[in-house]
Order: sequence, then C-alpha cells, then structure tokens
Amino acid sequence: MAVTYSEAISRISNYLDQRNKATPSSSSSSSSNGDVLVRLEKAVGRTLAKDYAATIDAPPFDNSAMDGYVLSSSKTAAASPSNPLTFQVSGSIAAGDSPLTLTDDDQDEMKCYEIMTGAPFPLSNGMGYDACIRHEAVTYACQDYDQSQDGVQAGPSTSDTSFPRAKRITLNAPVPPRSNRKVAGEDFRTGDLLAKQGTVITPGIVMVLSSTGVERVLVRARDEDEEGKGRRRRLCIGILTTGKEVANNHNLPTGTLRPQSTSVSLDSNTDNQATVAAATTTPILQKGHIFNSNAPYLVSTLDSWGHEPVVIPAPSQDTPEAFQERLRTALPLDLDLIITTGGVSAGKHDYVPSSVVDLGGRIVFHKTTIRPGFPVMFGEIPSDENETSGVPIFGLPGNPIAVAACLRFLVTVFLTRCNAAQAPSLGLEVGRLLSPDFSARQGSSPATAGCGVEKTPQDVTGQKEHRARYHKKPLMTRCFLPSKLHRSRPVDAVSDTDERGATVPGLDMLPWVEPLTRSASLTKAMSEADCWVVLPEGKEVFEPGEIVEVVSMKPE
Ligand SMILES: Nc1nc2c(c(=O)[nH]1)N[C@H]1C(S)=C(S)[C@@H](COP(=O)(O)OP(=O)(O)OC[C@H]3O[C@@H](n4cnc5c(N)ncnc54)[C@H](O)[C@@H]3O)O[C@H]1N2
Ligand code: MOO
Repeated sequence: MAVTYSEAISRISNYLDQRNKATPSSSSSSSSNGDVLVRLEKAVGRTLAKDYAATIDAPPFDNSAMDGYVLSSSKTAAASPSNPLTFQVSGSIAAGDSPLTLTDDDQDEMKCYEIMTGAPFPLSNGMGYDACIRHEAVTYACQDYDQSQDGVQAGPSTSDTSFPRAKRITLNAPVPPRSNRKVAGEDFRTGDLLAKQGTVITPGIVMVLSSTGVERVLVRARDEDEEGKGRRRRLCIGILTTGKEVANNHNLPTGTLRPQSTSVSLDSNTDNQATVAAATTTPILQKGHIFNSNAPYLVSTLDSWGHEPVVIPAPSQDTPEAFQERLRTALPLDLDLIITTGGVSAGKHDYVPSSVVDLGGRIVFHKTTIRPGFPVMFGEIPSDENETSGVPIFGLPGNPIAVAACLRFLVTVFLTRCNAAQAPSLGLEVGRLLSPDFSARQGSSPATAGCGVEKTPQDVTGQKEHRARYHKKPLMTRCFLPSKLHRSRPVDAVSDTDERGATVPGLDMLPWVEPLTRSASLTKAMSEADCWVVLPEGKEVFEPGEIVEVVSMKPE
C-alpha cells in the first residue's frame, strides 16, 4: 500500500529515532590553475570552459514508460466491456534488449508482447506495435496465470502489482495510439546545445551531460579550498544503479571519491586540444542501452552537499541474485546509507524490494503518493557482522527526475534527521505559477510524473491563449515539478488582480515559477531548472497566477 508523503517522512524519522548512529569524517582538497578537466560528478559549482552539445538523441530509441504489453492500438479500437478483445502474448521485451523486429505474422494477428519500463519498442515498417498498455489495466483469464515462475513474486509489499505471467490478455477498452511510448529524441537531439560555456554546473547539468555520455568536463580553474566542507561530518553513502539497459560508461571510481583528484590541468599542457578531445569522446552506446545519468547525479549532488558517495559496482547481471551479491559485498564498507536506482516498480525485473526482504531486511515503506517517485522504497538490510542495527537503504525509481525528486524530498529528510552532515535546507519560498504549454517540450511522452497542463473550457474552444491553461494532478498526490524561477514578470503572466479584477496588494513582489516538465525522464529540463514547484495533496487544479511553494535547486 502506498503511503502519503507525510507518512513516509514520519516513518523515516521514526526509523532514525530507533537508531543511534555516529559517523566518521574525512577531508581532502586539491588545487590547480588554468582550465582543467574534471570528472563530471566532481564538477558541481565549477564554471564550464566550453559549450557542450548532445552527441546522441535522448532517449536514443522509442521505449516504454510502463511495465505492460505492447500492441497495435488500431487493433484495439473495437474493444469495450461488451466486446472484450483477446491478444496472444508472443514473448517478453526487457529493458536492455535489442529492439525486436516484427514479423508480418506478428503484425497480422491479435498478438502482443510483454514490455518493461525502459525497454525498446519493436521496430516495424510503419504500422507496427505503437502503444503500451499497463499490465494493471488488462484482464486475464484465470487459467492464464502462472505466478509461480520467473521470479515474479516480489515479496509481501509488492504482491499487489507484481507482473503476472500470462499467455493471453483481454482488453475492455481501446488503447489510445502511442500510449506510454517515450519517443526517441523527445528529450534532446544530437547537436542540441545542452550547456553553455560560462555556466555554473548544477547537479541538473551533470544529469543531462551524463545522459549524453560525457564523463569529464573542461572547467575554469579556481583556488580549491573545498569551501570549508571538510569541517563537516559526512555520511558514507553507497550508490548502486541497476538495469541491464544502463551502459556502464561511467566508470565512476568505486570506493570514495574524496582521496583522489581526477582533474587534469591544461595550463602547461602543450597538447591541450588532443587531451580535451580524448576526454570528451562519447563512448559507444549499444542498441537498446542508455547512458547512466542517475549515478553521476547522485554522486555529484551528495558530494556537493559534503557527503562521501561510494559507487558500488553495478551487478554483473540484472538478476536478484547478482544484485543481492553486490549489496552483500558493499556491507564491509561500513556504509551509513545505501541508495539504489531502478527496479522498484511493477516490472518482471523489479527485484529491489523483494531483495531487501530476501536478505533478511525489512521494508519501512514502499510507494508513496508523490510524483515523480511513486514507487520509491525505504528499508533496512542487515549489517555485515554483529551490529545491532542494519544499513538503511533507499530504493529510488529508475527515472532520472524521480531520482532527483526522491533525493531532494525524502533522502534529505533522512540526512537532516541523521544530522551528522550537511543536508541542504529546503530553501522554501513562494512564487506564482505560470502555465506554459508543455506540449512544446514533452514530445509525446506520457505524463509518468502524474501532473499535466489542461485547457480550460474556454481554451478548448480557442477563445483564450495558453495562459488560460491550468495544472491538473491526481487529488491525493503531491507533485514536484522541475521549474524555472523568474524574478521579473514574464510577458505572458496573468495580471495581479483577483478573479473579480481587484488589484491584490503585494502580489507583484512575488517571483514567477514556470514548470518545465511533467515527465519523470526528461533530463534536459533538469539542466534548465533552478527550483522545484510543489503542488500539494488535496487539490487537483492549479490556476495560472496561483501562489505555490517553491524549493530552490541551487547548490548550497
Ligand atoms: N505497469 C506499471 N509500470 C510502471 C509503473 C506502474 O505503477 N505500473 N510505475 C512507473 C513509474 S511511476 C516509474 S518512476 C518507473 C520506475 O520504475 P523502476 O524503479 O522499476 O525503474 P526501471 O524500470 O528500472 O527504470 C525506469 C526508467 O528509468 C531508466 N533508468 C533506469 N536507470 C537509469 C540510470 N541509471 N540512468 C538513466 N536512466 C535510467 C530506465 O531505462 C527506464 O526507462 O516505472 C514505471 N512503470
Ligand atoms: O512516479 Mo514515476 O516516478 O513516473 O514518475
């Protein structure tokens, strides 16, 4: 059962109340002059010394936003409760698989394939399987169930949504064309400028650059005094990313990042161009794979907050056994916290929560009514030796913006309550909501983050321009939207009057906030965002000009 955001926070606090933990600290610094090449995840707060453009389309291929079934939407047009349509399940497509090429047979008959979140859509000549339906939205004939195989059973807390093994599925309603399909290039296209020379690097920029395969960046030199961070206590935090589709391009140093400096000074280098070129060559991406943006995002953010991220090598295979083995080998590192990404929702390979249980640990909560980040899990696995308390573990969803939201709004609660180290204050302020036209930026990606912009009735008839749109979200969900803060009034902002046209004093003093995306996977929006807009539970519709909570994303 999903818990509310406030329940999730109080469970984290209660969990920590029951522990009494201290953590050691360490410090280091390095110095250099001239432009330097530094590892991307060490570059937050530094200034870019050159432009960075995308070297691939992102996502690189059309892929599924949900765990479910991929089929031809046109064949579902006649489906209704009185005319249920049955589809044969021909096979399964996992994230990391090469895109399947459909046969004529596949296209002619009432067939479908299981497809997992992030898995490539099948290739076809035009017609093809264009849409995915979530597995929770189909029905199964009883004799088709076989939950005893395939490691599908995911433990007590996930049994409600584990992926059934079925030979046939039945639909009672048409599937809209291209549903739940994330389209190649909808985030950004090859050649798009992702970050300009002179920009101060934020974790959001780390996210977008790493999703195009950048590992090191050229930055301006500075006197590295580490901003006094060494005086603060740090938590040692293990980072483990899962998913066989995630290319292991970011050979992030395993173990702590602190002791070594990976920067290369170009000041006295006679072969600067060649060095930069060699360090900025994009690694080759296999079909069906994506670059890992979660690990660099987590490492860089935690590092900039003064913690000590430790990269745990990715599991050798995408199996529960290999994942559990990695967790076991990380235990002697004496970690204060483990953060994993991916594998927590409803797919066949989503084994993180069940692995926590299999390792003898416990789940404190799994799923919260937040978007993005709904499937997030928090729990504990037993420690290595005779420790009385185990190692706390956050299982964050795989979608990069869900990772960012969960880090900011759940993991920071843990850090603050642990108190040892720096956790950024929420930097709360309020701003007035702008309702931009998301469609310009969203491609055809579904609103996996659960919040969208809808037209008012007047807008639908074409009588008003887009500022008449409003934000709509599920009533009891809390939404976190990566947004841009405008200190001066944007041209298309609504007026400072109330519904009756009366001027509201003081309203013109507030900044404006422009949500940039409602998707959980568009990393480019994260690179442009400087704050989060928080849309609370209990309210579905947010009008343009409405006052909302704003949380800064600026590096501390
Ligand atoms: N049938 C359903 N499908 C999905 C549901 C659901 O309720 N029913 N929930 C959706 C939501 S919400 C989210 S969020 C995602 C999260 O799923 P997982 O945590 O299991 O994550 P994955 O499936 O492994 O990956 C999701 C997505 O993110 C990409 N990814 C994974 N790791 C990385 C990385 N290190 N760097 C960049 N991108 C990464 C991955 O390729 C997928 O596209 O599930 C929905 N599905
Ligand atoms: O809740 Mo998931 O995090 O799309 O976005």
